[in-house]
Amino acid sequence: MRFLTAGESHGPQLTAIIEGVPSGFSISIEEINDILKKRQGGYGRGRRMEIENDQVQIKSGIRFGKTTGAPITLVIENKDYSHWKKIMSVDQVDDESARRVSKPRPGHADLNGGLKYNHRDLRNILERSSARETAIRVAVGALVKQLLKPYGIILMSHVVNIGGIQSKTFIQLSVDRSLEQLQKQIEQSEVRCAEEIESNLMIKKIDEAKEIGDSIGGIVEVVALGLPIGLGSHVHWDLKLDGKIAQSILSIQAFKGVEIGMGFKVANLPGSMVHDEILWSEEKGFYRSTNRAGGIEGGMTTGEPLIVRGVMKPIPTLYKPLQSVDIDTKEAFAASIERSDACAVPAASIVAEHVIAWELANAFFEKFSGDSYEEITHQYQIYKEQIRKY
Ligand SMILES: Cc1cc2nc3c(=O)[nH]c(=O)nc-3n(C[C@H](O)[C@H](O)[C@H](O)COP(=O)(O)O)c2cc1C
Ligand SMILES: C=C(O[C@@H]1CC(C(=O)O)=C[C@@H](OP(=O)(O)O)[C@H]1O)C(=O)O
Repeated sequence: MRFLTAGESHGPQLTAIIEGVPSGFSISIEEINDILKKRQGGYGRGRRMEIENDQVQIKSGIRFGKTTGAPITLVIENKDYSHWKKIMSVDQVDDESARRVSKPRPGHADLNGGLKYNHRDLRNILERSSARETAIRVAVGALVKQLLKPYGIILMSHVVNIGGIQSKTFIQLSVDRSLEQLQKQIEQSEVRCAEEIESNLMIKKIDEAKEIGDSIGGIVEVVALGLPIGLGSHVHWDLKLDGKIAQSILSIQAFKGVEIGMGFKVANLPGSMVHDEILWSEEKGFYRSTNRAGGIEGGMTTGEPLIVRGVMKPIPTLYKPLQSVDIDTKEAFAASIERSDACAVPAASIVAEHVIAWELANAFFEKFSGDSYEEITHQYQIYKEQIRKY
């Protein structure tokens, strides 16, 4: 499968076209919309989120609730467009109200993009580099996540760190947990949905940053359960699933690092405390008693839960302005701003979950290829039996 997105942050709409979705899979628009609502929420979001009410419209590729095999077009309207029509006009506007942007914001794509594309109006960069684009990417991920459901694959995400305040579930989830332990833990609902934040301390940290005109970042964690052994491959650099997952996380605006399993902690530990021993039983086949690798070895899934974390930098637009230089006058200025998120880590955990859903769905349909639900399910069952008998 592949997809492209189009759309500016303050333009009329965001659009995605997904190609290669097999036929016969049930899709619920309500489920996609519930997820879009979560992405919009979270403590620390700015005033823009009070204007938007993200709802996906499906314009092609689905009939009577099922995929047809044809390209699927998704659309999300930008409600804020009504306030930006003149500024975002596709016609020539020689008007002061067109608000040309000549002041690049540190931490954004503005300056590099302006220089690279040779624009004197930096709006041509900021409109597309904005994380507004994550709304449509989440819609794509939320759709393909539904394709994995019949095979028992589920994903979830939560916030594990806000500005240095650590979630309690972090260590328990990430290290030395078997599938059973992890599932039990999830059933006991220790894994917080991304829209809620783990503790009042985290909320306090966001409030403190906001009060002094600053912003704050954090870490999110995504867990996927029910993956078969062998998604991805060791044979080529660009087929390795860990590489694809890392790329997808780092493609999220403001994400600066990614870890799988124990991640950076492995640097401090001997091999005996890092690798997962291999066990076998009649009932389970091959399995591991620990999951320090986070569900991937050699670029392939191990059958254990996939555990991925991503780190998000603090939001670059600050009410306490950083210094920059006007591209026209070359004079220094301190940026003034109208509105911004102070912290978007909870929202970003939903984004992380759904960009990973895309990678997993793609890896799944590469392994079990076919044009219809029936064909793919048949292949999946044959493979399951092959693994059982191995
Ligand atoms: C969900 C989400 C919301 C964001 N909201 C804002 C925001 O309100 N203001 C802002 O300056 N940056 C925001 N960002 C971050 C910028 O879009 C991002 O840092 C910028 O595009 C520069 O790209 P880079 O940080 O990946 O290098 C947000 C990012 C995400 C993922
Ligand atoms: C619109 C969204 O996030 C936006 C991402 C963003 C940025 O610079 O990345 C800046 C803000 O937009 P604005 O400049 O219009 O206030 C956020 O609200 C969204 O997540 O749907």
